[in-house]
Amino acid sequence: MQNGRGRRKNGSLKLSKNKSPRPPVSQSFAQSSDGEIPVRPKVSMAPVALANDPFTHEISTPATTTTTAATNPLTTNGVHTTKKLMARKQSSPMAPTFMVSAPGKVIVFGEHAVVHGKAAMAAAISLRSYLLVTTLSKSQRTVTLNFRDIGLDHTWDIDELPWNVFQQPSKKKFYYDLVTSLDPELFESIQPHLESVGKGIPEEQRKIQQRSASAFLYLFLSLGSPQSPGAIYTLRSTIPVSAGLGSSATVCVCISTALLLQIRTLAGPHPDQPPEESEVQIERINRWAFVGEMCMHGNPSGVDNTVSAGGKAVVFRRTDYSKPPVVTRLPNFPELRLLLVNTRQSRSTAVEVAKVGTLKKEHPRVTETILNAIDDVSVSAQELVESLGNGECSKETLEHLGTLIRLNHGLLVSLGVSHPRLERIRELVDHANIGWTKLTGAGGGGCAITLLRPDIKEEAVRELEQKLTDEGYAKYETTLGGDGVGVLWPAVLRNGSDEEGGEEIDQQKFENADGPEGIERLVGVGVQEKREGWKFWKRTAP
Ligand SMILES: Nc1ncnc2c1ncn2[C@@H]1O[C@H](COP(=O)(O)OP(=O)(O)OP(=O)(O)O)[C@@H](O)[C@H]1O
Ligand SMILES: C[C@@](O)(CCO)CC(=O)[O-]
Repeated sequence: MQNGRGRRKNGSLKLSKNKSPRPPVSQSFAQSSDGEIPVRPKVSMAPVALANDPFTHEISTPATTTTTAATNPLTTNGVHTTKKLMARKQSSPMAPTFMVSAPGKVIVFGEHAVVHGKAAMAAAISLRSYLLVTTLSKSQRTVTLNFRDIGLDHTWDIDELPWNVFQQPSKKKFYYDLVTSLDPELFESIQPHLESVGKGIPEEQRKIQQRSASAFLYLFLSLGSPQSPGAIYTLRSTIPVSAGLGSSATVCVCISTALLLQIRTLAGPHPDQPPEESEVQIERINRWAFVGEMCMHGNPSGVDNTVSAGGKAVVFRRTDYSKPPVVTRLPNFPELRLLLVNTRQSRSTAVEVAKVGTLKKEHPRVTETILNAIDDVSVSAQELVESLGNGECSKETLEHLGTLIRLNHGLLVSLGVSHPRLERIRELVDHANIGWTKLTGAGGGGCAITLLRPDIKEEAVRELEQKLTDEGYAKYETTLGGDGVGVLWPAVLRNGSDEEGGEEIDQQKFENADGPEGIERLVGVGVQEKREGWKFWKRTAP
């Protein structure tokens, strides 16, 4: 059970209120302006001199040719960059160690249905994944994945990877491309390089490692080049793996961001970055994270990576897989008091999604009816949230949302994606009559959310929590609606320590951090909102 600073004492989830002036209630931000690039910049990870700041790295990009102002980081910093250019020339050829971080999510309404073109409502949570990137010296031609939570520690020789397959002119993708399906030939070409991953460990665990490794290799080979610098990618997360909180998407968002930063195709994040420009960067990260998600579990809707990349609370719908989804922000998402409970029953999203696919094939009419009913629930919830002027929630509104939660869960049960351990949570909550419960994420185990009634006694909540603990459930404490992907470049933080110039986060410190609490104490963002050093691309103007 976590208990980091800045969390609610009562252990519930809370959606941070948008303190800034609110943008229009509903705003679609799915379309990026990537299509405006007239010339395809040559993307290469050639070891050119990288300065100590990726946010201006654009000025030392010999591999980048002319692009438009809207998408070209080269043109975003004007006069300011000239000075940096002079300094840059003397800089080390190695990038400093840096870190990226991405949040998990809860799906409040619409999981599974969203895979079939229906709407889903989801919000970022303050549990996050953290990826530390350590660049190796020029002579070290290897890439290492050190993914601590799943015991993956594997090194590949860069020169032995199937660059020839990925770099065929007909296959080569560019960093701004919209890739909506995996190329079977490319996917096939990485399989031999996955064979030695997790050799000798139990098959189940090996698959988990291979899934993550496949997402990394596909992205590395798509975005990198044979000249890519050697690096160690160390990942740790405060999100439980395979529990419905979008852990795989956070891994993909972190990898995508790290690789795009390494090839210097992202502008910012910086505090005065125009929201439209931030939007382009988030979308670029999101597109490649989606490709990683496809490697992880076949048929993702893209809602998890979208929330993880951009943060906040949104309604997501993708009707045509060859186009970007429609994403509607919910700046008025209310402060909800939610309990987030983990069954500790791990499962695979791919398996649960496939179950619904099979049901749809075998019972098309009835399954479509259920999926449409879930869509109606999500749309109804969206209308309700959008009608809330200031995010305040009356008793009636809460009850309305509660009923929708109950309905949504019932529909998911009929799709066959619940689990006795999830039903037990619902039973205990219903028995105490203190709220409305639904599974969140893919189900089949994983997590449930309970919206607590407004007038319940604290004692009743404590009693329920005790029962859940006694029966082996875990409770997570988090806030909803925080920032999306963030960057700490270089990996230096002021943790209230006396270390001059801040505390440098190196491989060893990161590896030694003790559990989720230790990670948050060392590098945590989200729970501690004003963490000096971390920067985020913001979707809305401050
Ligand atoms: N912390 C992590 N480190 C490395 N790989 C991870 C981590 N968390 C998740 N993964 C990868 O993602 C896979 C889990 O993805 P899955 O989609 O089943 O779960 P989830 O993302 O937690 O749930 P959901 O998609 O329902 O929100 C794992 O098998 C593993 O390959
Ligand atoms: C089950 C699902 O709807 C949500 C997983 O978090 C799958 C997806 O949207 O990709």
